[in-house]
Amino acid sequence: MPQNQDGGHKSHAGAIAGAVVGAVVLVAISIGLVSLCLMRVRHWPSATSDTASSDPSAQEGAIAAAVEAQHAKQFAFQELDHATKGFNPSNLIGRGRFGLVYKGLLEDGTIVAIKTRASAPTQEFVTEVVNLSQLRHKNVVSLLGFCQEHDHQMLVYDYLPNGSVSSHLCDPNGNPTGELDFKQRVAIALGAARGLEYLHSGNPPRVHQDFKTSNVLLDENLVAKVTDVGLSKLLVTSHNAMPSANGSSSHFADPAAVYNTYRVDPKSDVYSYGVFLLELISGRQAINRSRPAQPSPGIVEWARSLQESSSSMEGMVDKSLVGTEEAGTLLLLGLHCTAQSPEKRPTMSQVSQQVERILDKERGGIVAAGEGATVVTLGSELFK
Ligand SMILES: Nc1ncnc2c1ncn2[C@@H]1O[C@H](COP(=O)(O)OP(=O)(O)OP(=O)(O)O)[C@@H](O)[C@H]1O
Repeated sequence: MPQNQDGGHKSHAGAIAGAVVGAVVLVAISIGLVSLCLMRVRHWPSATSDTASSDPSAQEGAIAAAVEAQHAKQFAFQELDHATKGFNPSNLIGRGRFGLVYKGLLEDGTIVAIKTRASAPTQEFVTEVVNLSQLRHKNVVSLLGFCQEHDHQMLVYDYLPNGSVSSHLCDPNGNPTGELDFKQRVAIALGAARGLEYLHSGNPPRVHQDFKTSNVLLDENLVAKVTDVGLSKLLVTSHNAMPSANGSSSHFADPAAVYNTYRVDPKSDVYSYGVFLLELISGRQAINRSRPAQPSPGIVEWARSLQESSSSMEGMVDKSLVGTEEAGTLLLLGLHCTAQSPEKRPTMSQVSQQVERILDKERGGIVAAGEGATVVTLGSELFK
């Protein structure tokens, strides 16, 4: 049907107007998207600090990785210097293989633990930190960010006010303190198991490689959190690792991984968890830190010989826990985890389930994890 001329003009003009509006909307959306991306990039600090890599592709890589991760923050040296009052010795918490550890208070009130070592900046460090800071779990200490300035590399973690599990089990002479009751120990065992289970559930699984009692920290409610995840890798790629402060790592290391072909396998963490469990329930250190040179059977051999020579594990249980029905079950689980052959060890998910059953039984479904926790450090008390 032929169209009336006027109507033809109108519909033509309408089509043009529609196309213009459409184009304007499209341009507006594109501008919005581009500015959103730029804002996100700006949110991650630029790599133009005086010590950052001068390689533009390395800078782009760092920023791109950081944007992708959306968790890591690059702290300015000045910020951490301020947080620790100039890395004042009064804020020094300790020393580990990475270096010195300071407690700090950020401007926003967050209390942090800052690990610092002398090192030139590297791209590998940024990439690995960005990777690690994506790990978020109730039972894993959060890595908040990093700093690479003034010839130092620093890692910034959430601060855990109740220290490591090892510091609660024994005094500096290696004698059991009996500080933690059985329920608290089982809750700690479960938290640590879930932390490792979470790491192993990744694709590919992340293996801790240095799991031990001093790498399980306790928060204000005595909730256990696994720390130093991925630190082994950072230390392998660096030539300035400090010696271990307590020399305990080797006693937790899976002999199957150390003596055979070196392999990174979740079952090696299961072995280390078994040693942790034996320490937790026996109150005995895998190595006596006050007499490290004294030859003595390792905790695994000791537990195994006790199991073979008597039908009960009672003799191995921390004195303050004697009479606790399920303590022996946990020791047996520790032995199962430290089976020589990795194939015979349970997975961390099986371990979690078993420990959870024991905790449920102990709690009778009522008691909350961390009941009885008393030592809490508030931000306001930090710089008294
Ligand atoms: N996030 C944190 N919150 C509170 N204290 C921490 C934190 N991280 C580490 N610490 C404490 O700082 C000290 C040194 O810890 P670090 O992890 O560097 O070494 P380590 O694990 O004890 O030993 P190594 O590195 O030799 O295996 C320890 O007393 C530890 O409990």
